[in-house]
Amino acid sequence: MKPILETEAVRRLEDLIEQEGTSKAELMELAGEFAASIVEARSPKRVLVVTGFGNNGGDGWVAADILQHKGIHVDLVTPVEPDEIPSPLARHVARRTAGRDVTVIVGPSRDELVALLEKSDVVVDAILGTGFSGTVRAPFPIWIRAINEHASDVVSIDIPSGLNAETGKAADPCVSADATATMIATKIGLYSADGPEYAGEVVCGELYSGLSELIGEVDHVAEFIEASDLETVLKEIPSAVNKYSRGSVLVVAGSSTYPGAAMLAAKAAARAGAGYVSVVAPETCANLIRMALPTVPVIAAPADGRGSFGAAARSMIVELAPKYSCVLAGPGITDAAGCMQVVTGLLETEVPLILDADALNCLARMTIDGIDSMPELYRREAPLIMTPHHKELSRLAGGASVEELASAIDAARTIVWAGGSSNMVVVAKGPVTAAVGVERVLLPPAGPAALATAGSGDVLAGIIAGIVATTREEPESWELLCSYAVAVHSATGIAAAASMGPRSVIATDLIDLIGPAFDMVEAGVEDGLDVVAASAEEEEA
Ligand SMILES: NC(=O)C1=CN([C@@H]2O[C@H](COP(=O)(O)OP(=O)(O)OC[C@H]3O[C@@H](n4cnc5c(N)ncnc54)[C@H](O)[C@@H]3O)[C@@H](O)[C@H]2O)[C@@H](O)CC1
Ligand SMILES: Nc1ncnc2c1ncn2[C@@H]1O[C@H](COP(=O)(O)OP(=O)(O)O)[C@@H](O)[C@H]1O
Ligand SMILES: [K+]
Repeated sequence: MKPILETEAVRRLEDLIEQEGTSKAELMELAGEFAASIVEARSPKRVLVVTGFGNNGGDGWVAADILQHKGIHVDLVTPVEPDEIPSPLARHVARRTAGRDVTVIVGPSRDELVALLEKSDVVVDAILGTGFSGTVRAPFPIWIRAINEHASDVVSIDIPSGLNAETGKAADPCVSADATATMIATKIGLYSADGPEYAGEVVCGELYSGLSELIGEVDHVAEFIEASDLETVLKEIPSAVNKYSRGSVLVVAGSSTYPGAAMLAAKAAARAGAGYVSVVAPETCANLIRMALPTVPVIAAPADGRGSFGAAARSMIVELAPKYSCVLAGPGITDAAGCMQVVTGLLETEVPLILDADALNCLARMTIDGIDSMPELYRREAPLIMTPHHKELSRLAGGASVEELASAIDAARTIVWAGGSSNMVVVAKGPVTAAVGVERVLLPPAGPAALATAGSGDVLAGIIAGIVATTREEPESWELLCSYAVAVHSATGIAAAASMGPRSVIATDLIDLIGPAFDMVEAGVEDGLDVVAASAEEEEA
């Protein structure tokens, strides 16, 4: 796992490194060296380094010096003479570099800058780093727009200039990079909101060899999951099982308006490994679901006048629940009064519970005075997994603003920290999804935007349920198990986009790709696609 830090933690880490004997001046040399190595790998003949006033610019001056030494022609643009650079560390390296062979251009006009950009094979963006916030001040807006319009290949140092390292929100303008060479540890802003779009490929330079010993001493906002972290999460299903002991799921879902959600979730749970899946749905839509899912028993529960669960459904569902390895509740149920009854009843059972979609909206309505006003939530011993998208998460967290990954993590933490046990996980869904547990936040590999399609969340909920149901023993970590399910969902999106085209994926496509997606996760999501394609070709031949 790769830790992701907030700026404050990065600063603290730099202080700790300094205490261990590596000064900030040395770190700047190492940062410049790392950035230069990333630029050199792109084989440029001519490089333009664009610097600002702070230490991010300092990294750029060091990189310029190193690249020039390697025989590459380097031009460097600075807003002020080296002697006038306010940051002492950056001033020092700027004075040194200016005395050597790099061509230094101070405060160029827009036209001069454009001419330089057009002559260069790689442009290094060292204008603003983690010290940036607010709106971009002159002269940088003109510079950044010129870079975006005229540079062919841009490497940003630490973070694209104009991107907020905490929130990932891009200022107008913000450098749009092809690659970002980030220092010491990845910043949350590179994965949140606009970050992925502006940062391009992110490569991290650890800079300090003893980093792994120090990194545990600062707070991690999240851990990025790598393929190797998922290798041993799932155990093989033993041969001596029957359909029940293999793992069973009760899907509490559907209404007359949304019967499809129940079908998607139930089918996904079966494809994700459950040996036995039942659906309990309001009697008004049970027949429809039954016809669509020949392998799934559908139990009809009392309905209200509008085709949602009626109040009498509660006792029936609470009685059924303990017969299954886990219960998934919520897809398509609506937030009618009877559904609130059903959700409360399920919270009182001791069966592993996955709450999705309208079950979360019911919960939000019941905990309007704060999520901790519902003791049933926190008294539970059995696992509770909630899978809100940003809007549902905002409602659950009492209206907190949830717009991107960073604020989603904050909101999810307020929920699990309100008294949750290690059995509670909030899977905060979005372009990047976070599996938030009491102790840590995991970021599984994200899928493509093709996943932003109606019903895709129902499929994820089904995958989680199928995986939870087939887990024989208490997993080492529920958030890691959920991350596995998210990785499988992401892989279905990658595989579906490859076969249907990224514009045409619909949720039902994802379900039939769950099997291959497991193989992709085992092989490392990106490489996995090759494995799946190869085995498909073999089959055809
Ligand atoms: N502190 C350290 O030990 C290390 C820092 N490093 C680099 O240092 C960077 C952080 O350096 P700084 O804290 O000096 O900050 P930055 O260099 O990111 O930016 C600060 C400078 O930008 C200007 N600025 C700030 N907000 C602005 C705005 N809204 N519009 C226009 N200009 C603005 C200010 O003049 C300020 O001097 C990191 O991103 C990284 O690249 C690396 O050298 C590694 C070691
Ligand atoms: N831009 C995106 N890139 C990658 N994944 C996305 C994107 N937008 C949404 N997703 C994923 O798609 C799923 C959508 O879930 P949800 O909003 O609950 O859909 P629904 O309610 O229609 O089933 C989530 O797993 C989410 O992480
Ligand atoms: K930068």
